[in-house]
Amino acid sequence: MDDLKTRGLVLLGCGKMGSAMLKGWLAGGLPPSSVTVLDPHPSEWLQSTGVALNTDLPANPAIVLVAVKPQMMGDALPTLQKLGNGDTVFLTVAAGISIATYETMLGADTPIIRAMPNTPAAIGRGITGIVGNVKVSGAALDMAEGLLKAVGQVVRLDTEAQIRPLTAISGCGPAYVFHLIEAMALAGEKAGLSADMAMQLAKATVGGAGQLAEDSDEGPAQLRINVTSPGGVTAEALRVLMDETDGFVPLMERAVAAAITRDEELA
Ligand SMILES: NC(=O)c1ccc[n+]([C@@H]2O[C@H](COP(=O)([O-])OP(=O)(O)OC[C@H]3O[C@@H](n4cnc5c(N)ncnc54)[C@H](O)[C@@H]3O)[C@@H](O)[C@H]2O)c1
Ligand code: PRO
Repeated sequence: MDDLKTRGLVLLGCGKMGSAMLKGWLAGGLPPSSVTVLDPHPSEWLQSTGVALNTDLPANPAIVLVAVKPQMMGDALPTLQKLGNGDTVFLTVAAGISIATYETMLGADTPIIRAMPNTPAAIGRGITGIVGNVKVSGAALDMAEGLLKAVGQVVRLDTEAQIRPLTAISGCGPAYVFHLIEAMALAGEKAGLSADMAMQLAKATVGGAGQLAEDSDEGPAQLRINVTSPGGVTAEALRVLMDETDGFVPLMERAVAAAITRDEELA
């Protein structure tokens, strides 16, 4: 972190994901004076943080966080080509794009780490998978892991190929859970609750159950059984949700397969 504070952190793109991470880092004590952001459309929040915005870059930043959309990469990344082939670590969160593609764009000697975070990073509850190329030293990987741990958990991948299924589970996963909240609230409303109360119940239930699943010594299967009184009410709902042909499991498998296909296309 000292290296990062002295040499600086550059963010290329600071939209939803870049902001979620930057929020966590600033809240964790990273001085805004160590951060330079390049983004043609900075949000009001970003402008209020005190980071250097669309100015000259530090000469030798410790890390460049690449957080533009994969579709913008070809336009955005060449502006940082001069930092390639050095000891600046490029930490990219973009879906799809392979390390080999970054090596082609920045130079084969560039240390590159692919990372796939998720938006709960904004409240320090993210989880990020990382994998680096051969130019990334152990110390550089530790530095990136330290930075990412400030906004949640970090897992190290054995192979780059694993980042694709990880993206489909934890990168995209918050959206699946937010949609679950929407679906539960709508069903509650349809069953006679007010919209506000149905939403309050759905949010607190998903939040509380998620926390219990993380904190409990019991696994999710046992926690589910704990809710399901024999011959009771939950069992009837689960009969629908756990249906082998159109329940949650086959539905989630189809959703994850669709995400993986799109990730392949973006590559
Ligand atoms: N949103 C997520 O949950 C999430 C999770 C993991 C990874 N990612 C990855 O993060 C990246 C950004 O996604 P997002 O959801 O934050 O998108 P976003 O559209 O919110 O943010 C992209 C930002 O890039 C900026 N930008 C566009 N062109 C630029 C350029 N030439 N130079 C600098 N900045 C430029 C835009 O102004 C915008 O602020 C993507 O590659 C995505 O795959 C997103
Ligand atoms: N959000 C990005 C996308 O939807 C990548 C994972 C989460 O493409």
